[in-house]
Amino acid sequence: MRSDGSGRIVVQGLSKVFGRVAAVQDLSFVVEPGSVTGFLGPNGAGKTTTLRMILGLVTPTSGVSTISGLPYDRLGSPARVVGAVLENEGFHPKRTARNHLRVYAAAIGVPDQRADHVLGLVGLSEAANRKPGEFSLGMRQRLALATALLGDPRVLVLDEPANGLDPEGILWLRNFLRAYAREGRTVLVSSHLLSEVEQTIDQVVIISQGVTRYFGALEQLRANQRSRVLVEAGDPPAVVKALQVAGFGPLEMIPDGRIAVAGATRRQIGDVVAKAGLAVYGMDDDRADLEELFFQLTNGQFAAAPPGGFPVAQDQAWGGQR
Ligand SMILES: Nc1ncnc2c1ncn2[C@@H]1O[C@H](COP(=O)(O)OP(=O)(O)OP(=O)(O)O)[C@@H](O)[C@H]1O
Repeated sequence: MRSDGSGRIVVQGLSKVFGRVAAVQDLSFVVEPGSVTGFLGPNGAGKTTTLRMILGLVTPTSGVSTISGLPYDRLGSPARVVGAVLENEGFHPKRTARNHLRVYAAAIGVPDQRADHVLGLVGLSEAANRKPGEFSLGMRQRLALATALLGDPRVLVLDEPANGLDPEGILWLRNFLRAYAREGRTVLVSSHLLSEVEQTIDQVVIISQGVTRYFGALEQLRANQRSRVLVEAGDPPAVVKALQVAGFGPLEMIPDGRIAVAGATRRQIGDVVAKAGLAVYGMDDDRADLEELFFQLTNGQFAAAPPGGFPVAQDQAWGGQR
């Protein structure tokens, strides 16, 4: 078997059972090069276990995962193909940042100068001679990222990289990862908070309780949000009737007395009520927020029978591109 050089990560039917705990169950998804993919799920959903299986650190109970067409342990020089930052990385307390990187550079067979180069990439040049023991959490995260970048990898896998970063650090990381992906590289980042990575990612894999809930483009997920128009009417029952006769709905009275109308635009509603000679005092869009949708998906609420036709488990969404 030879590497296809693509940097594509393919996870197929991956499962891991620890004793009685099914940490990951039959997960399948593809992470395409040239994009930043968010790997999302609440704490304990199985994200770290999945990433560790992709990185050859945990043996799957069943299923396979490949990077550029090969399982991690057949990659030859894995550090030059995939760079990873997992949680709780330790640093030698007495070594400077530069020396820490030089030790790793030697271990993976890249020249010493890479140490200074990657320090520059993550904005830590000024701190090269300082010890990570004196670093802030954000600086330690940057150093861990620098370590992952030593081998100039085509693929980056980051477990909860935004943890402990301040807003400026999050913005920096966002720009860095997007630029990395624009070079045609593959970036997979896990997070338990959609809001933390929403502006960074273009693809998303959502898991909960070890099972895939959604897999596809973030844009598609946004487009699937239910949107309704909230109508404040002078005579609500008459407006409801007019809209029903015109074929719009479902309709629902909400506690503040307004009518929630799905499947119609403001203009369509305006035309119907005007034609019926009824009074409407105001209309507002009510878009289910993405975070709410994420919460619903990860609660498994909509997994079995999605109301309103949400395409929830989209395991086959990228099937044609494999
Ligand atoms: N080595 C292990 N032995 C036993 N159970 C484990 C082990 N590693 C993980 N688990 C269990 O597997 C499940 C998934 O854990 P995992 O760490 O993969 O989730 P996660 O989504 O990364 O969550 P978090 O963000 O909290 O780390 C949890 O129930 C966890 O307790």
